Amino acid sequence: MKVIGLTGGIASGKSTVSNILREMGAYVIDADEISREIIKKGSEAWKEIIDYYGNDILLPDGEIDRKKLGNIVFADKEKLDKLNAITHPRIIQRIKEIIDAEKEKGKERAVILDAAILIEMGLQNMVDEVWVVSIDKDKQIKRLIERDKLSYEDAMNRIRMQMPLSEKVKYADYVIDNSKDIGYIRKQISKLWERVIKKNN
Ligand SMILES: CC(C)(COP(=O)(O)OP(=O)(O)OC[C@H]1O[C@@H](n2cnc3c(N)ncnc32)[C@H](O)[C@@H]1O)[C@@H](O)C(=O)NCCC(=O)NCCS
Ligand SMILES: Nc1ncnc2c1ncn2[C@@H]1O[C@H](COP(=O)(O)OP(=O)(O)OP(=O)(O)O)[C@@H](O)[C@H]1O
Repeated sequence: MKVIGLTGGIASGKSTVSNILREMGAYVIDADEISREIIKKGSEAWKEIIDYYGNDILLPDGEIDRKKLGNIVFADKEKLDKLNAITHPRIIQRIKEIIDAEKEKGKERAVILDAAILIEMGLQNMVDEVWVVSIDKDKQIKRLIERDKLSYEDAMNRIRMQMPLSEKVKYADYVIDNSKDIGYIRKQISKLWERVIKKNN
């Protein structure tokens, strides 16, 4: 079973690519979804986050207010580093468990690991191939502002907290260009997926 790391900057189109790959039959691990799971109310990470950021970070139901926490950490590198220190070891552990379980089942031809900060987290060592979704800065900003209803400044803060695309592509086995329409991206993914399937048969 091949493990493919799918990465790229925020709002570059990784979820769009993952959804197309799912349609084509891929099994996708979504690192954002795992990061949501591991900070659920009552978890160890939840406790550590409250210890550091205070009770103000909670919603009335006791869950972490992710929007509020995002606004804090994406504006302050030190605070983001602290959140990373709390969450990353747990996210990595959970990803390892899922990959091992899939390998044991031996059912999947390939597993896609969708993670915006795959390289920053050192996860490139856990995958067989790295696919990077590429997008020019102006389109990335526009799509991020539209999708998350952010100000220009907040969007830029989020982008600045990630490794630049020019660095990420150095780790890439394949670069997927998402600067055109969905049909264009679909064509590129079809080719990559066919190659994965053929190699595994
Ligand atoms: C800051 C948090 C609370 C914001 O939550 P929110 O629901 O608003 O956003 P979501 O989790 O869907 O992330 C959206 C995007 O932000 C970017 N992002 C998230 N965490 C980080 C980070 N630590 N560093 C840089 N970019 C990040 C990614 O591009 C991600 O796809 C949340 O992102 C979080 O807990 N981050 C720390 C864990 C982490 O690193 N997750 C990313 C794994 S790839
Ligand atoms: N080729 C495209 N043309 C137009 N819009 C697109 C295209 N690809 C993606 N989008 C839109 O851009 C936004 C960002 O895409 P997406 O959510 O897939 O990014 P992402 O990389 O998964 O983001 P994140 O890092 O936050 O998880 C979404 O609103 C999506 O619908």
